[in-house]
Amino acid sequence: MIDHPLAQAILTTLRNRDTKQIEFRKGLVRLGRLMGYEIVKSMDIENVEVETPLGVKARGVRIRDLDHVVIIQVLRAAMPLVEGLVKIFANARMGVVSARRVEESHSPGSLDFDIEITYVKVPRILGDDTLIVADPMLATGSTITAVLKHVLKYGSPKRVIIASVIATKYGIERVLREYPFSEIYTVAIDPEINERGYIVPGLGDAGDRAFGSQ
Ligand SMILES: O=P(O)(O)OC[C@H]1O[C@H](OP(=O)(O)OP(=O)(O)O)[C@H](O)[C@@H]1O
Ligand SMILES: O=c1cc[nH]c(=O)[nH]1
Ligand SMILES: [Mg+2]
Repeated sequence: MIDHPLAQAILTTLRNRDTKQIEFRKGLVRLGRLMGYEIVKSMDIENVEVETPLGVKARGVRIRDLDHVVIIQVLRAAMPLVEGLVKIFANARMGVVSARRVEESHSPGSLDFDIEITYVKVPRILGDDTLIVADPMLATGSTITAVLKHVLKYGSPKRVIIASVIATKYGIERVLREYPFSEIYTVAIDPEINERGYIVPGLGDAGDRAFGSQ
């Protein structure tokens, strides 16, 4: 969990029902950038030496994995989050998956949703890639597990990272049961999922709030 005070403060703004669309969208962008910093902290560092314009050697570092990143954005709520992530992973290759929870067929007795995937465009994934699948809400895990099933057909990455803003214990356990090698980054783990599949206390419908469609 990302407990950086700035990430927690931004999340608090996102949770607030009075936060308007533009501020909400900007908050997701800022969280994407912070999440990028956190992910970089987990990457291996190589010590290198460079020569400065003074003709003197200086010790520094290189993060080789920075150049081997594939980011998948799950439409639609991930778009602002990815805008922030690419500020950190500027050389990332990018994929898009359009996924929708089929709310019409959701029965109140079950937590999980059917997921309609209508578009998948993913670059080839190589063995030394870090795959980052961005989706701000990890509620029942129905979306992320359906997305991973499609995306992992494009190759086997070195790491699979899920970048979310709010997750639930139920969703995390489901993802880790189906994809035990995945690593979940999140800013909060909320206690409940209501009968309509919303995270409680949550922040509402991330897609609707970011794109002004409620
Ligand atoms: O873990 P889950 O229970 O699957 O829920 C999470 C998904 O729900 C939302 O998508 P939605 O279908 O509302 O699409 P949207 O992003 O276009 O609003 C959200 O953006 C996630 O993708
Ligand atoms: O609370 C939730 C759950 C899924 N998707 C959202 O946007 N919000
Ligand atoms: Mg939605």
